[in-house]
Amino acid sequence: MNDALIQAQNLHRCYRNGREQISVLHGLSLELRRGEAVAVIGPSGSGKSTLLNLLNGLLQPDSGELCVFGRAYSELSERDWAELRRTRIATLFQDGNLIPTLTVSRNIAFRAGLAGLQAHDGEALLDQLGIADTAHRYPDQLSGGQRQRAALACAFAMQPELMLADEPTGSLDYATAERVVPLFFDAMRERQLGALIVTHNPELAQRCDRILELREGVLSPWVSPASS
Ligand SMILES: Nc1ncnc2c1ncn2[C@@H]1O[C@H](COP(=O)(O)OP(=O)(O)OP(=O)(O)O)[C@@H](O)[C@H]1O
Repeated sequence: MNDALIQAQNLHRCYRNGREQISVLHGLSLELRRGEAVAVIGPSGSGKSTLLNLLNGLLQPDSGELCVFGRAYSELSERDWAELRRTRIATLFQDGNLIPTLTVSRNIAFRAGLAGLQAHDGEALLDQLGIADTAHRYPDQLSGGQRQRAALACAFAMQPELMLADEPTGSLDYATAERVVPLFFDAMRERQLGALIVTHNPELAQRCDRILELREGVLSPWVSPASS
């Protein structure tokens, strides 16, 4: 069985603003397998969010090869991508992407429902994440860190196969991150999830199977300054 979740070869992507053209990714390659966690680090503006959005179908590559779950980009319609985002790919954006008109527990139930599941363990998830008391609150009644954990609960509730996370601990204090990071990896191992995690958190990056650095439009294995 081919257990590659993502295979990208020579991806290019630029943005055009009027006459200005910003080339962000130029020749990026990546493979991510089931059960594997890969951290992506890189300077601000290097294209990390752009990469995540190419991998969840919200942006299109200009050229290059991209396969997700063994299906080529060119075979996937908008509808296919929407289905993948509902059922197999969870994206954790920095702002939490919760639905503002639903309480936290309803956000979880909604997210699970979109994936055709029932969120039986919604309250347990919130409890594990240390935010059981937020179940009946609306997203704008939460702190940044609580919102981030509620978004993580929503992502877990859909039982994805691929998790794309943009700074999943960015709004958490050290102690809370210490509590949440192991849960993230337990869920990953239990479900054989593949995860691509953009992070500046060294503890989170070090727990991943590989650390890649995005610089000048391509990904390369990160070399610790101490070992170079
Ligand atoms: N919609 C857009 N139109 C034009 N330029 C864009 C657009 N989105 C991003 N960019 C530019 O593309 C480059 C990469 O942006 P991106 O958000 O992917 O970087 P990043 O590595 O995620 O940054 P950060 O770490 O600061 O979040 C930046 O120079 C940014 O200004």
